[in-house]
Amino acid sequence: MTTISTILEISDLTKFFGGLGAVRNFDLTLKKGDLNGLIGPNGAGKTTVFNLITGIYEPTAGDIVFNNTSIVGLEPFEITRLGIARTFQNIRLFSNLTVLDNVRIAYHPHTKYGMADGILHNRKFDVHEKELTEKAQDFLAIFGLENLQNEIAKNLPYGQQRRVEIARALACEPRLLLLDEPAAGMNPREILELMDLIHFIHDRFDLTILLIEHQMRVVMGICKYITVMDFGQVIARGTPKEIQENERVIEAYLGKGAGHAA
Ligand SMILES: Nc1ncnc2c1ncn2[C@@H]1O[C@H](COP(=O)(O)OP(=O)(O)OP(=O)(O)O)[C@@H](O)[C@H]1O
Repeated sequence: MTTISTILEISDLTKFFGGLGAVRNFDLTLKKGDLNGLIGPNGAGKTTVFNLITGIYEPTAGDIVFNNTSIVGLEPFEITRLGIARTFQNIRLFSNLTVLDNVRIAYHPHTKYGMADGILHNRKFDVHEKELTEKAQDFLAIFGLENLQNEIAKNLPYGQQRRVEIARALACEPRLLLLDEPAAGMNPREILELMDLIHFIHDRFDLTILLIEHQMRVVMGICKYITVMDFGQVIARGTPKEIQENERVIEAYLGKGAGHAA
């Protein structure tokens, strides 16, 4: 039952790819302000859940209700506009553009000039482009990236690229942020910085965050509540401590040779 504080309610979500049930009867509720984790062995169905929430795939069955509205069947850009943003397992920046342009692009759904203004390059266009640049610069400053604004994205160290990707996702002004393995490929120092960053944006932007992550240090360190999937289904839910002690979870990881579950 949806309550006022519920921001996301997923019920009975199922996705088949041919005969493969990648996600089956998946339920998840997020309350406003939650910072929760979604974990599970490789191929468990976690990214497919994100792809279903963000409209990349349509579910075979089930419902996804965001802020009391079903978002099933909407296009990804419509879902972004409603307030859901994400980052990807493999960073997806415009690698040949500057840091500033990567964030400016994210603001474009909010621009107020039309195509004609853009083609004619008139005053209205110039004023809005200037506003956009200033807004993006202010935004980069929040992330400590202002000195890197003119750097080409692909030339940045991995940890900084991830930071830019998260900044870009937040430039869409989401209420819900989905982070798909944000710590992948990071060194220990970058992981610590990432954990600080996630705490910071959670508070500063009044966000609800759902995080997929294989690095147990990150999941157990920052998530309040964790859902565990295996073979497309939920096998456990609980606090980090409960999950670490859950035999079914330990079995799911150890059974696949991934003994870093606890
Ligand atoms: N577009 C697709 N077509 C066919 N099968 C797919 C597709 N996307 C995902 N799958 C399959 O669905 C299952 C779940 O994949 P998914 O990527 O959601 O798992 P995951 O839990 O995110 O795994 P990982 O932790 O390795 O990223 C896998 O068996 C995968 O091969």
